Amino acid sequence: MEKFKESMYKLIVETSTNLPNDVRRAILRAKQIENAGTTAALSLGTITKNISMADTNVSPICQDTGMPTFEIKVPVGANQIEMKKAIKEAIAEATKNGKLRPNSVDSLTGENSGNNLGGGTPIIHFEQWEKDEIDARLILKGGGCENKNIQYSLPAEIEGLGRAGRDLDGIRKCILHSVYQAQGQGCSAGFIGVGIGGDRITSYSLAKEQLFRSAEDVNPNEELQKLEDYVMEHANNLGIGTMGFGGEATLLGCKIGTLNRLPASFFVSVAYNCWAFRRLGVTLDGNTGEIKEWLYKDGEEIKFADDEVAAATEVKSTSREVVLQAPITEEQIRELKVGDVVIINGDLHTGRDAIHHHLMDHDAPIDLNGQVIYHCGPVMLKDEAGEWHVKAAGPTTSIREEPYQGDVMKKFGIRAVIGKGGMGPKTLKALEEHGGVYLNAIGGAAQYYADCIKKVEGVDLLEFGIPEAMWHLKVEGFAAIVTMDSHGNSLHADVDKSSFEKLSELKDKVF
Ligand SMILES: O=C(O)C[C@H](O)C(=O)O
Ligand code: SF4
Repeated sequence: MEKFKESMYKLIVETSTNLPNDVRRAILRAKQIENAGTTAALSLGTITKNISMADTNVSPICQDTGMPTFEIKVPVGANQIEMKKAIKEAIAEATKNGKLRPNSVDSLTGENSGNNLGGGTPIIHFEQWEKDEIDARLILKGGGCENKNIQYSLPAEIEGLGRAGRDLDGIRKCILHSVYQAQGQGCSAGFIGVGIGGDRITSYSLAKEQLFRSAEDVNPNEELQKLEDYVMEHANNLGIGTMGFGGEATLLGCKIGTLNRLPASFFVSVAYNCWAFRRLGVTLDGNTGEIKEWLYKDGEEIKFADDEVAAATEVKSTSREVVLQAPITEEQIRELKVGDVVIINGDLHTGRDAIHHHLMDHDAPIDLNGQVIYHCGPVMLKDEAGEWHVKAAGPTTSIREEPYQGDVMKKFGIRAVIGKGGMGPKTLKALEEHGGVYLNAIGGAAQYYADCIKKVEGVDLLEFGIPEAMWHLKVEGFAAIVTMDSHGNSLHADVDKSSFEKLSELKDKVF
């Protein structure tokens, strides 16, 4: 088994940087149905450009490299203790080399372990089988889409859809609602795995296991296959679209499985995965641990390399483009309207969960008057000379900052925040009162945005860990879309309302 660790390292790097073929084909289909010239089409152009950049740079597709979860089938007698050790070493090495972001945080102290090892990280499941080879599969599922997982306990009253009973039609309602409630916050268009039955824990595990099925397989259970087809058709009519901007492509895959349940329980659990659906697998020689075959790499591989030019022209043809450089004035902000594309040059400062919490009752480490805050936890590497380099830097889900954002903007005179998934009524009101704007960047496009960062000027509060620190960045041509302006308009509120209306039309019994 001398090659096992090396094979696990290759599996980790490939999973983080190279999307599987079934996922690429699903994204291509989304591009084909999206209406040219819309914000959704522009976002898909950025997404496919990002996929191609991650291929070329062998760098993380998204900065959130997620919770590494291994599902491993081993021959009887394989030494699982040694294998676990080798996997942990491979994880630490991939983190050191900037292929994974340090993502394991002590839940009480907030301390980041720095190497992706710690209580419960990584997740490794072993199962024995009677074959001689090893089957090792890995999913890197990010925190933003994990937060959009949802579990229903039937019977239930589902908003917009009414009573959901303990039958196929009740399950249908839960699944449709799960897509609606995710909106764009889990970086739609997404994939869902659904677990029916079990107990609360195994129901969720089953949902996640479904994500290991090929996006293109056919469910052997005819009833479930019909339900999967129904969900694919109708969830895509909700009009949530890429990043929740509205559009034709909302769901890229739906896989459903069942377990037996207790008479008293009936759980329906949904695991939501973003478009950056990073899961791969390998079969290994059971004696040497050497890779024999890659899984999920069959069929046509779409490179998306030609999409770059198309993406750039789409921005120009459809939207008003405004260039901003900090410090930004209130007048400049009040001119912006939902739908405008803003190009930022100059200074950008990252700030996410820990920073917003900190700023409520501390001074800022720098003068933030007129500045732009980027909700982002980047992947950073320090070179031998002590210089920091950005390896991946897409936006994080902004709604987590809803309790703080308005107050923090007013307190420090911040004029713009960039993130993804939108924010709520409290922030919208503050944008109106203070003269601020919310800019939506394309979630998961971590290579695309890293390329816009020309220099790391410095860092503060690094004690919060790399993702949570405040990084001071110089950017050029950083593009994002105004989705909440200072006139009380929110694209997110509009899309939520219209998709809820469409959801409500699906109330009547189908199965
Ligand atoms: O932690 C992150 O960088 C992003 C997260 O996956 C999110 O979607 O909010
Ligand atoms: S930022 Fe978006 S693409 Fe990245 S892990 Fe989070 S949900 Fe997925």
